[in-house]
Amino acid sequence: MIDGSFPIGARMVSRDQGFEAHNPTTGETIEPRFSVSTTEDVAEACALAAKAFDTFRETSPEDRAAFLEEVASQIEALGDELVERAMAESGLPQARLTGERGRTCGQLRMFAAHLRRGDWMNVTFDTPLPDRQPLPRPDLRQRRIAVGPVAVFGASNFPLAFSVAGGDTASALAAGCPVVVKGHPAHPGTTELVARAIQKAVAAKGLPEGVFSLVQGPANELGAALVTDPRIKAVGFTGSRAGGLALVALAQARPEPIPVYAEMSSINPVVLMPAALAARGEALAKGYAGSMTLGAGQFCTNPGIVIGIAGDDLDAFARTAAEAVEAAQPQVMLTAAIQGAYDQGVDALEGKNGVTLLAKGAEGTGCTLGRAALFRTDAQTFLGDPEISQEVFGAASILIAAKDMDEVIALLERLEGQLTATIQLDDADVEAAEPLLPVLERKAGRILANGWPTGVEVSTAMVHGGPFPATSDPRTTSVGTAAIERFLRPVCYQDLPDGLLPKAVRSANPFDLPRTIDGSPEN
Ligand SMILES: NC(=O)c1ccc[n+]([C@@H]2O[C@H](COP(=O)([O-])OP(=O)(O)OC[C@H]3O[C@@H](n4cnc5c(N)ncnc54)[C@H](O)[C@@H]3O)[C@@H](O)[C@H]2O)c1
Ligand SMILES: O=CCCC(=O)C(=O)O
Repeated sequence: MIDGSFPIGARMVSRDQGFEAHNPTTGETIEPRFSVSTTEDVAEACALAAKAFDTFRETSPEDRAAFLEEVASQIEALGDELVERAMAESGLPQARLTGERGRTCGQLRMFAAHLRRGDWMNVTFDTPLPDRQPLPRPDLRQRRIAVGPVAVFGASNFPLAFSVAGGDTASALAAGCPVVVKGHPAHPGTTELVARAIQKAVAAKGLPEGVFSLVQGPANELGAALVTDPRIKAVGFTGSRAGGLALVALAQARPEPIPVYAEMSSINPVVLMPAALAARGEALAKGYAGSMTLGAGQFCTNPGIVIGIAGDDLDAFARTAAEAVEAAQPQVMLTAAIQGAYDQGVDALEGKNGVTLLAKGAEGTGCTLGRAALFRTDAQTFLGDPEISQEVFGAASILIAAKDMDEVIALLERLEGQLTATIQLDDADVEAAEPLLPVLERKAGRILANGWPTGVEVSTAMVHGGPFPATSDPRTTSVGTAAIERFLRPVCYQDLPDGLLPKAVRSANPFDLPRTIDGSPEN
């Protein structure tokens, strides 16, 4: 049941000040009114998180794995109510949200399995060498521990998989960090349901109440209070470039600066290599239109630019893509503000010299509708106007005609950091594509061949990250098991007696962790 309250530890808290959820499909307000958390609530959530930290981080990998599995089971136990509420608050269709719930629970279970494998703790021993000359070597044992309480900002565009129990929360909890979530104000009911599920899982597993809390409200001050609370030691965020940068600035200005892992802005370039374009231009054009319009284009992996060599094959590609975009039905966008920003971005592109509108999607009569838009320009225009390369969040994309492969490389060199970069190529293109690879490696976190960037696999090898402004820290990922690394730090124990050591680095290895001893795997 959703009543507009929010969990601070084991309590559900209600406040007089309220805000409302809106159904972007109808424009109507959705019941109930939601309490706006106060800065005192933030402080209490952070105090409880700090109190829970030492106990939670020392739970065994098995106990934390069982807790993550319990969170997944509690989310599944919410049944249809969760998907229905998320549909009403986001305008996203049932199939997408059912899939997203599966991804969210699968992600929690993936981290449970990762915890049980144990290598994430990087237990490493340098055994003592008492007789070494000129100096003996001490007994050195390293493991990685949780960094401390983590603030997580729910994203608007994935109300489940990048929100309250999404990848940032799952990886922080897996690391042993208590989490305080700032819910996204566009889906407060979905947020409350998932937060209640986590609260239940904390109680069911007998963990300290401060392992999880939630604050809700539309004002930036709430997020600012959370990021600047001295007990918070790291931040996970997915959203706008402006929002991410504001949080980075706040975190850096603290007396104790902390890392912010913000995933912000990416236009995900796609290069059409000549042989592939000649052999299967029509299929590529249809695939492109499908990827750019998926979910009204509200994916951080949306292909915002496609680059090909000018000529008949590119013209044919443009015609087919334009037909597909014209046939695309308008789709409900997440919020009126996001739709307004999208329309503004499309209008700005329409007003640019040297940029041609190739097609717009079908017009509709509903509320908060986004119409797909496909543009074309040439490399020189794109290179001459940095504004054209800014992300337009939604189903808008630009086809860029280059005169040759050197110009393709010049275009790629000019791009900011990206989450993804894609090459469409056939065997005959491989040699010509070789010089692209070092450029793309410098620019992007994930390089794809013959696929489309939307639809991120949640797995061990995945990188959902990349150089600025794709993220604020290119060394990490927010999807996949490697996301746990953001919330861990190494500690070395020198000559501590076994009885004083944490269990993870005791000689008897009570958690049965994989260990590296004197540079080699133990078994
Ligand atoms: N690239 C992506 O994956 C992605 C995803 C969602 C939104 N966006 C972009 O962001 C725009 C707005 O959408 P949104 O509401 O989801 O993102 P947003 O960045 O505006 O807000 C995300 C969260 O951060 C908080 N926040 C934002 N600015 C803050 C600040 N200065 N101080 C403290 N907290 C702050 C908000 O309250 C919210 O909880 C979209 O139009 C789109 O351009 C991009
Ligand atoms: O919007 C950001 C995440 C995109 C994603 O996870 C996907 O494309 O599957």
